[in-house]
Amino acid sequence: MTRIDTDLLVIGAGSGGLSVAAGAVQMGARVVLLEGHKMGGDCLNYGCVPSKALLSEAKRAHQTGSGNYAAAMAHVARVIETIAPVDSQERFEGLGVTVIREFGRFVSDTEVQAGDTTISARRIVLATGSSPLVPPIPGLDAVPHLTNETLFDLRQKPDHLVIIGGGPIGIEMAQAHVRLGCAVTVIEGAKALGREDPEAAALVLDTLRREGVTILEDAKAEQVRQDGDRIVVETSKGAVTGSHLLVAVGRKVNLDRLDLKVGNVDHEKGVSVDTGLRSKSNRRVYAVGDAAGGMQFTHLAGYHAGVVIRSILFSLPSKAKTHHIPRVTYSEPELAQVGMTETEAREAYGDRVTVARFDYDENDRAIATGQTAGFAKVMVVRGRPVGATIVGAEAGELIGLWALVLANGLKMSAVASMVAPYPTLGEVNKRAAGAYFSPKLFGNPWVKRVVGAVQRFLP
Ligand SMILES: Cc1cc2nc3c(=O)[nH]c(=O)nc-3n(C[C@H](O)[C@H](O)[C@H](O)COP(=O)(O)OP(=O)(O)OC[C@H]3O[C@@H](n4cnc5c(N)ncnc54)[C@H](O)[C@@H]3O)c2cc1C
Ligand SMILES: NC(=O)c1ccc[n+]([C@@H]2O[C@H](COP(=O)([O-])OP(=O)(O)OC[C@H]3O[C@@H](n4cnc5c(N)ncnc54)[C@H](O)[C@@H]3O)[C@@H](O)[C@H]2O)c1
Repeated sequence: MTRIDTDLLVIGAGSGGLSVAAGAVQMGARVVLLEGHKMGGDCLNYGCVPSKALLSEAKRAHQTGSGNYAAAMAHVARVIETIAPVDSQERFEGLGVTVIREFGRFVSDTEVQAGDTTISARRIVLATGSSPLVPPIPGLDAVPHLTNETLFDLRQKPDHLVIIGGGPIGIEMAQAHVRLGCAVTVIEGAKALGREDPEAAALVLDTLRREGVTILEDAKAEQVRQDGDRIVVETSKGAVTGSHLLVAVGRKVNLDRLDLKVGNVDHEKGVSVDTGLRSKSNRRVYAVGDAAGGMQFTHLAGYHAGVVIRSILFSLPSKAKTHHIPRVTYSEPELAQVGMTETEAREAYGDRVTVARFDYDENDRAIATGQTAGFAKVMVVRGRPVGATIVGAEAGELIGLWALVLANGLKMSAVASMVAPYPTLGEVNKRAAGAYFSPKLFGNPWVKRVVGAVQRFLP
């Protein structure tokens, strides 16, 4: 039995845990990092990286009209392998972190057991992430089904992929697979991409349908059974039969192995934390990323890391905010959101909201490159944006500007005064800001009167 005393113990080496460990050790803290499975966590091994690598191969297949499923999946594996060294045990040990490849569990409110090591820490950060939620649909446990943890191991192309869940995982994987030559059916119990602006979501869903994806909405999966070599999903809108089944109905936070009760750490959906991401019941403990029970994004986990480092290392007040965290569904067209959607803004601010909009089909670069489907909408209250929605080519890149605006409380005038290079898709953002000011300038009789008066007096 080994004993280690440390300043900071980080449990989980995914996006959140790695960022905390790297930041803290480089600022002088003694850091122990536990990982019971793969270094890099979900994002590298089963999430963002493989899904975006597969989407990129699928796009190529769509453009060239020829795709090879096994080759696309081999590309996915190569991309993971290329990025893996950045998240590796060797790199973190090189930074000075003590890495222990074991699952950890509390044995007291200040100590964690990992294999035959007991770690006693001043502060503990839970960064244990989440796993695919497998819902209690009758018959599902008796039928072979894929999740994001097994999908990328496939090498043989599914003949017909049935996906339960029309959230970001379901929609991204539906487009990737239809473009790689599979028949695809999405079964969604409510509305597909239901969290998103309905008009933006419709643009994405219409594109998928045109490419051949069948999307059933308001069709809850109620029962699953095997019929020979086919899988049958009974839904409220009839039966769907396919060769493979992907379950993508949300996530379950990984807390089971931690013995949280022994650590006096309360939890509900995730660890119960205050606005500083600190456990409400055990003040030595923090939670970041998916384990904190809120939104689930890699960039959010990275942001959380900064918040807890400030609090743990410098004992400074630190709060995690959410209003400036963007999200992107990497379909084609991409759908990006930061802050409130139009519906949310109208609910919160009523008539005080102005929606400024600019469509891609008026952007010269979009016309030149044949990417005219899409729009940007900015929700503005008293001159300051409270949210932005962009759907269209490179929406994920374009939303960065509005993320900056929201994070810093900037005004629409800051974006309107920016000079964007011509011709770029980025001009969509500037023109959306212009659309906010145009009625104020061009439709305003006072402006016309002032201009008229000035012109009369000019020599
Ligand atoms: C298919 C898919 C696609 C996604 N695409 C995107 C995307 O494009 N962009 C985006 O921002 N987000 C995306 N996400 C979400 C993103 O992957 C997660 O939000 C992110 O990985 C969360 O990071 P984390 O550090 O909280 O957890 P994780 O990355 O899951 O890491 C947690 C780690 O903790 C380990 N662990 C768990 N319990 C213990 C224990 N008791 N002891 C030791 N180790 C433990 C796990 O093995 C794991 O390695 C996607 C997710 C999925 C599933
Ligand atoms: N591009 C990205 O950033 C990205 C990509 C993928 C995943 N993620 C992250 O992973 C999380 C999980 O994604 P997800 O798509 O699994 O979950 P989700 O919760 O976003 O969507 C799941 C969908 O499944 C539906 N559903 C649930 N039970 C059902 C049933 N029995 N029958 C039919 N439909 C049912 C829900 O109505 C919902 O629309 C996301 O919230 C996101 O944070 C992010």
